[in-house]
Amino acid sequence: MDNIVLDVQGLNVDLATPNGPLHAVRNVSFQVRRGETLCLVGESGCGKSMTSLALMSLLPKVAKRSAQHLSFLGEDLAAADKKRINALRGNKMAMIFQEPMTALNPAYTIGNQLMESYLQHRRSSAAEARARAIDLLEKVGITSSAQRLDQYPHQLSGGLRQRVMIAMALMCSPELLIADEPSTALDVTIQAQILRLLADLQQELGIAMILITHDLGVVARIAHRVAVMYAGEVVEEGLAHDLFADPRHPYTQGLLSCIPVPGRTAPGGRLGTIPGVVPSLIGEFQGCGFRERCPHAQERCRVTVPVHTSEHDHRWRCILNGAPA
Ligand SMILES: Nc1ncnc2c1ncn2[C@@H]1O[C@H](COP(=O)(O)OP(=O)(O)OP(=O)(O)O)[C@@H](O)[C@H]1O
Repeated sequence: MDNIVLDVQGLNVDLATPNGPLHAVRNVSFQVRRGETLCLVGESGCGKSMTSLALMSLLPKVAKRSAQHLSFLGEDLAAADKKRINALRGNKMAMIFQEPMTALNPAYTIGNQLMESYLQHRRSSAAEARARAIDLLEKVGITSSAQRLDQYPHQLSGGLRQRVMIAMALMCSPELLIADEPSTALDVTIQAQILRLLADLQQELGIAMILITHDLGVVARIAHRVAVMYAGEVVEEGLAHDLFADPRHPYTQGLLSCIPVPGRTAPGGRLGTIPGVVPSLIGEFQGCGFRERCPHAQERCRVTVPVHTSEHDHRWRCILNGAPA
């Protein structure tokens, strides 16, 4: 139990829309341990970003979070006030976004932005914060790091900006790092470098990481655990090896089906395409949310809401109990 950094049980995120509440995240549960990378995968719109924003208390105003249990290093996040969240965020829990330009302020130098949270959270001297910033820029593979501190975000390439974001997230030695599609906006070779860098740093620093990605090749290479989301729910979750070797939910089977064996994945393998569309997230599902697209759906899938079935450390949400792969 000691190694659990983040414990999420029964997390919901509801968004107010003109047509009624949209349940973007539905009863989501998972844990992330120290030294472990959990990959959140699933099609666009299935609730991955809303889940991560909910964990960081960064949801948009129209969204409301609720949870049966939500703790970070044993502390109840649901009960934490704004001041406490501000003390944790950017300090013990940090996030890296898809597009660094949205997170970096164009008006301030890289150095200013790297040092800001360190100065705030650590109450260190400027010289100490500067030395830490230089160290971290070197750690993320940026050369001439002292000179880089005086540059502005627009003077760096996309790949370098993302490296700066990673350095910034690591400034205060976080226990949890959430990376939401951190390489999507970059070209393919740089993508691979950024993900390798993240995976290496996660291992070296022994931090807990949640990585959101569409890329199953990445998942196969760096995930310890995988949570597959569909229409706001985690439909399957387990050790990466178990999930790739024996996917039990028809949705996971569909995602993996386009990918060649062995291990069902090839470097750069994208999620498979499954015919049909995700159901509306407004209101509750009747029966299973995946049934309209499921090749194994039966009449009872219309009426029975699936609960989790588990085998050892692997669980899935399907009443067919592991349809044939
Ligand atoms: N501000 C908003 N107002 C209303 N609905 C929203 C808002 N932001 C997101 N949603 C809806 O919430 C659901 C979950 O979105 P989310 O961004 O978490 O998906 P995602 O899995 O991260 O997708 P992607 O991979 O495209 O980033 C989607 O149906 C989306 O349309």
